[in-house]
Amino acid sequence: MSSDKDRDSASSSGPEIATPTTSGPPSPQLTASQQYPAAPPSGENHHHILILLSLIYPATIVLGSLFSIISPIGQSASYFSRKNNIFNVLFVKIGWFWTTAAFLVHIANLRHPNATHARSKALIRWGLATLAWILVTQWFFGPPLMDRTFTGTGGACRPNYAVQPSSLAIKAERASTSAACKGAGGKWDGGHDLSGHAFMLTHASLFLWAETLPRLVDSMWRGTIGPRNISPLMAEWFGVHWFVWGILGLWWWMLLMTSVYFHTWPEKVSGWLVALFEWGILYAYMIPLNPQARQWFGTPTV
Ligand SMILES: CCCCCCCC/C=C\CCCCCCCC(=O)SCCNC(=O)CCNC(=O)[C@H](O)C(C)(C)COP(=O)(O)O
Ligand SMILES: Nc1ncnc2c1ncn2[C@@H]1O[C@H](COP(=O)(O)O)[C@@H](OP(=O)(O)O)[C@H]1O
Repeated sequence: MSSDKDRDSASSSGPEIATPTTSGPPSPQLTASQQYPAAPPSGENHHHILILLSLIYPATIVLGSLFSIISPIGQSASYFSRKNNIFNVLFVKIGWFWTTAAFLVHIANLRHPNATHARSKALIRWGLATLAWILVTQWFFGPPLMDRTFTGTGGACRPNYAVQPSSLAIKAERASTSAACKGAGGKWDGGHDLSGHAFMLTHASLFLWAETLPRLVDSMWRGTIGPRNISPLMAEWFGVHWFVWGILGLWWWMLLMTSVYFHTWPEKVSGWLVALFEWGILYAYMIPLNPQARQWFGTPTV
């Protein structure tokens, strides 16, 4: 485990907190953030909090799946069991767009002393997360990894000759992606159909947690340990955090709904496992443990 002094300058220089030399009430000349001496949680603590937060997602998949097995409510239809529910269509189906938008709002509001440098490193980390999302769900030198997994495990697009015109049935038979299969009216059938929703919702949530946690912890620390100066705290929440929290909350709920209503156990678990890959390498391993990686990719900051 690295110490804070290892971290690059962009990452370790959070807002500076004055250490008092005397006891008694804080000096009135100091600003609110300077009056309270205890150091804000360090990067190392962020790392531990992040690992704990990441457990929300397997727990959600286990809970939702158990619920669908044992509860009659889990098996009955609800608004959220419909693929065309508004949250699925308007949000999850373009989930990387919303995740990117929340992330951009966050980095636009960075108050790091060298915000331009911190932003450019954050954009590199976003690029890596985007690349992982593209490779798994959109394109991997042809069909994306999730479709290659499906066909590699015996799945195929099955045409329905009884109801499809033969031109479309031939198109379906040749389809190598789930999107092409769906477009040709075929049935994507027989293989391991890794849950794109379990992947995308977990991947996007872990990315947002990793990027925004230092700012979030910093805001909470100021709000609870510092003076109860409600209006700057409110400005911080409504200016910066609301979008990220809204998206994180919605992604969690939609993952729960995917776990209750869609896919088999192994398909949800594989979606979650694949989502850990890029996040685990970058945020759980390289950034906390490798100073060279911190030079290249920076560290999420306030
Ligand atoms: C070292 C630096 C490396 C840099 C690498 C850069 C790589 C970036 C390259 C290009 C970036 C272009 C992409 C920009 C996107 C930014 C804005 C957007 O995100 S627009 C895309 C919106 N689309 C989505 O969000 C689609 C999300 N949905 C899905 O992925 C799927 O519907 C699903 C997986 C959730 C479900 O699949 P389904 O088949 O069951 O429907
Ligand atoms: N939480 C959710 N709400 C609505 N539909 C969901 C859902 N989770 C998964 N689905 C739907 O279940 C199918 C399989 O999802 P995935 O493989 O991405 O996990 C997809 O159907 P469509 O592809 O017909 O839209 C997807 O829209």
